[in-house]
Amino acid sequence: MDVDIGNALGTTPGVTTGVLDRLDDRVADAHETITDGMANDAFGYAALNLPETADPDAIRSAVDRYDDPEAVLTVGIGGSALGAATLANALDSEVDAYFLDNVDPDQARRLLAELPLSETVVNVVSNSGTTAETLANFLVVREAMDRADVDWTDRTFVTTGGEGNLRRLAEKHDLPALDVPAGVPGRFSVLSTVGLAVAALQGHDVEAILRGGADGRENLSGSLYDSPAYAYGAVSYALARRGATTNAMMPYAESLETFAEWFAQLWAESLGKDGVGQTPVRALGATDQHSQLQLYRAGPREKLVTLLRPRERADVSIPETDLEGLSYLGGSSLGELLDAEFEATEASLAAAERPNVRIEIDRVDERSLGELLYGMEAACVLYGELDGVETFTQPAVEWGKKAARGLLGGGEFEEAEAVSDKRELVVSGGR
Ligand SMILES: O=P(O)(O)OC[C@H]1O[C@H](O)[C@H](O)[C@@H](O)[C@@H]1O
Repeated sequence: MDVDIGNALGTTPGVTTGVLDRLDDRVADAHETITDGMANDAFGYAALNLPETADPDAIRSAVDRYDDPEAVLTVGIGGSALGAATLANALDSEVDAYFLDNVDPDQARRLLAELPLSETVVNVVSNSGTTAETLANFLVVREAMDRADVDWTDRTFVTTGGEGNLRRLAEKHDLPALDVPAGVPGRFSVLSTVGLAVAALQGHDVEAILRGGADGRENLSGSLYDSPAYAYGAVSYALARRGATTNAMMPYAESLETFAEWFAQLWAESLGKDGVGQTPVRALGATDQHSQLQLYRAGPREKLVTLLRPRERADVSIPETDLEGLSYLGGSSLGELLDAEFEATEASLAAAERPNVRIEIDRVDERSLGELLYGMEAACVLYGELDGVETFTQPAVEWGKKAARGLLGGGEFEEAEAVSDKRELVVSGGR
């Protein structure tokens, strides 16, 4: 993975080479904190050891019992779905991967009608084992399997940490259970059982994913100039501190669209604390050139645009045409056109002095994805150290979770009155 931060310098007042040179001393200190945390397998930092500590054989032997499934359905949300979905949507497989994360009844009904339930493996994933959306969705899936006369206990395994409700459910029904390793928060768990079990079921090269992560780990060093991940983390931090409080992640590859979703959770939940942070926005090149780019180039100057692309891809040539004005396309390819669009966007942002960073991976394959995912996690951890926030917790999310449970009668929540006391200002229409 290469990260080019050249177009981020000089665009935002105060973000210059000199500023980065000075920041590099703090990067060295932060790197020391990070490596200490990793050496002690401390909470959160343990995730950066996953390329070495994950056990692909154990993952494979847990899923090998399912012979030739047509599909795998992951029931999980947030960090328990987005990593696996990123890999599944980036890599081709004959085993279809589905994700039930939201508790939208229409979505659940549609998905259950579409799934070949008797040929589907169900993977229920919750790090805490207590997330209401996941447990509710699983109860719905389980009932659908009963109705279809499918023995759900034969086709379901769970992935969980700790001793939550999901663990108890697995024990009660004797379901196979994979552990989420201790000290690994959900949004940093893609290189563990959480992200890799689905990849193994889909026949992907799990070792290569971890090899990519290991390459990313080897690239961490005490200087941002020697470490692509730290270069990205440090420049994003420097820009956010000086006003670029939005980060538009814009992959130029449909297969990486879910990666931008995974990145959004990583960046938002890890760094949005104590009144600081950088709001992640999901974009897709070239599609969003025709939708969002106007704003990125000419709107408020509070944005960093991260342009991401694979250096190589299988291409499709554009047929020759004698249509007037279109001959320049003939003989070229869709990949060449996409690359030209990428470079044009980069140049157009730079010409308007809008900060942008280029990230390139070799290609969309297991190794490069492992390296990219690891690199963004390390970038995020470094950013969190520089900004002095608690990268690995998400207390603000917990409030809403407890309030929802309280409203359903699922537990005491002392601030519940605040929930029912909400202000109303309803403007109705259409009668
Ligand atoms: O894996 P679970 O414990 O079910 O958690 C799923 C998600 O729940 C919460 O919303 C947290 O903020 C997320 O970080 C987490 O990924």
